Amino acid sequence: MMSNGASSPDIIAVVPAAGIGSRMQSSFPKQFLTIGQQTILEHTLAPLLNHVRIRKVIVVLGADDDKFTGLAVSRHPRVITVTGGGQRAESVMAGLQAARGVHWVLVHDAARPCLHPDDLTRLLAITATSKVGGILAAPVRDTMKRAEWGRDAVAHSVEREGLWHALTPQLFPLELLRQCLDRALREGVTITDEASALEYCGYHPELVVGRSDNIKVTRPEDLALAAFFLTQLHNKENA
Ligand SMILES: Nc1ccn([C@@H]2O[C@H](COP(=O)(O)OP(=O)(O)OP(=O)(O)O)[C@@H](O)[C@H]2O)c(=O)n1
Ligand SMILES: C[C@](O)(CO)[C@H](O)COP(=O)(O)O
Repeated sequence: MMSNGASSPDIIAVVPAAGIGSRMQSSFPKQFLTIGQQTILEHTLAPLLNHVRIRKVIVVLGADDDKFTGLAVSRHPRVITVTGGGQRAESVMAGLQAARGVHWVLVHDAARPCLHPDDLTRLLAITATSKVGGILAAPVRDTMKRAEWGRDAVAHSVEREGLWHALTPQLFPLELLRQCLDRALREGVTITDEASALEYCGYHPELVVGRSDNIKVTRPEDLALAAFFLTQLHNKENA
């Protein structure tokens, strides 16, 4: 019997991988750039497919994607694909619409390949105590500044106590997330992570401390950093 009382894989993971990676300035979507012998997407999928509680992984692809089927992981028995939309939130919704038969759903960016298995396990543990769900997050360590509107000059500092970087995975009851995301999309609210949709509907997701090396590969300089973190992670796993 698992720690939360679950006796079988009880969570579906949705991996939004339909972005174009414009900030990466690469000739093809960043999730298909390689680090070592695998693409970023394959690195991202590995801890999810290796976790005993993840029943299925729904990979959300761009309508014109022609790369995923070339990866062996596309033939994994617990991987299915759906087509995403123009915004990340629309891609996530497409994934949610294909999820069935579980109470909990996890959403994890395809662009976050350095997720540590221990962080995943710590996040999933909240299913035993939380009814709303929660997110991996890292407390801010730098002094934070708010810029003056329209110019790169300091307007004022922002109190960093209680300020967190939202990471992924983010874990929520499937129906609750579906309802909140649907309402936010219908009402035209800007949603950049799943927690924002729940907050918009009045909920307060839990913050679960996550490693700050769980970076989102966004800009060119992030690739070398992700490669370093992945080397550290794999050395630790093989130690
Ligand atoms: N319409 C979209 C936009 C983004 N994503 C996914 O959401 C994750 C986080 O988004 P981001 O880092 O912003 O990726 P991109 O949108 O591809 O990057 P950019 O904003 O630089 O174009 C990525 O895994 C991306 O593939 C998605 O599935 N569908
Ligand atoms: C979901 C996320 O990774 C949490 O920090 C982030 O909001 C994604 O933002 P992006 O602009 O879609 O990369």
